[in-house]
Amino acid sequence: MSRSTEHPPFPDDIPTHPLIVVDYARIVAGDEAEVDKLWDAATNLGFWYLKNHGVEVEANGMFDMGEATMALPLEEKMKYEQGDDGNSFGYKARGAIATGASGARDIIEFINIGADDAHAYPDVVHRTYPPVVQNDFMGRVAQPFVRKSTEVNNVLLRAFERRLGLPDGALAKRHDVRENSGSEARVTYVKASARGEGNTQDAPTQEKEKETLAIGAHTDFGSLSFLHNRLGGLQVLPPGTDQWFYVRPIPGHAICNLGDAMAIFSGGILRSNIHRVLPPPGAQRNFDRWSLVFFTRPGDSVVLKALADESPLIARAVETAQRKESGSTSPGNNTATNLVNTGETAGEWFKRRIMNQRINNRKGPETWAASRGTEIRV
Ligand SMILES: O=C(O)CCC(=O)C(=O)O
Ligand SMILES: [Fe+2]
Repeated sequence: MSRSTEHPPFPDDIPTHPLIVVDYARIVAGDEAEVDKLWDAATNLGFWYLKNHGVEVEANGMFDMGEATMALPLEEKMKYEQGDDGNSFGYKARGAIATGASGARDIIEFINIGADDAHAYPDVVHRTYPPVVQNDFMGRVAQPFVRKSTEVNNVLLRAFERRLGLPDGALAKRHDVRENSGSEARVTYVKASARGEGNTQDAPTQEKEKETLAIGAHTDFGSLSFLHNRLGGLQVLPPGTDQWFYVRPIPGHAICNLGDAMAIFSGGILRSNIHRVLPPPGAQRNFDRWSLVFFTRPGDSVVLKALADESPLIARAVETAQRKESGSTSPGNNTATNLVNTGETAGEWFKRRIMNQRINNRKGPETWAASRGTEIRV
């Protein structure tokens, strides 16, 4: 079953979390009321719908790229596997990463194309991809998709830069495409028949039907994620609750969310929210699930720390977070103080998170803990 053919609608009888709808065309036009909406979404849930983004055609081409990749024999795909050294680019086999502390395996496959490789095509920056991707899709599809998605994310970064009171270019220079980065385009695939695989140890006890997780609970590693999905499965854990809610896919609406880098740069003003992926719900359950994400991540050498020296607003947020923490009894590892300056570059942060998710690197629950980002912030 192809991702673009008919599938049942997202069910009406399951709890969903409404996201704020942001009109990209209005953001481009400088409409401050629209930026207010973006700011509201970014500082509260950290997720929003983005309409009128203009990347729909390129996104469809990327889904075709994903289908062509996943149709290859496993043996062929494995030649391009991301491996266990903390590299993200390439193919990720089903079951290769943990979905939680107990070491349950994921049931999702994906192909990650480095933005640097797409920009530089036909030159190679990080690696090559399967010949069908390299020859039929890199230049015609991946490159324009990555260019347009980068532009959309840059416009959003510019709006955040202004609202955060940062000097012009403070975020832009940390996302300069002339520097190598972990930015990448990802097509994910959950085969309908894969849902019985893996195990359910990390699935929530609150749900009557124990589910295998496609992707375990996580925050995104970079700055901004720009997601195109068709079937349900994505869930968010809204702040201050312990209930997971589905996010309903809406045609023509991408789903955007902030990652750890923006939470850290902003001293916690912007939210990198926990989310996870389940197999599709309701009548969609017997259908293959495809999604496409473009992740914008800072340049590899950029230090992940709060930009307090560049913005009084961020400086105040840092002070407040540290004051709150000094009154807390269980500060844990990833304290507000540690996150003010993680001591890691974006490249190191990314590598550590990827490497410690890999099942082959797992020693015990501590490996999962080592893969965490801002999830375990106090
Ligand atoms: O497939 C989705 O809906 C979300 C994927 C995701 O969260 C990720 O790849 O980080
Ligand atoms: Fe994610």
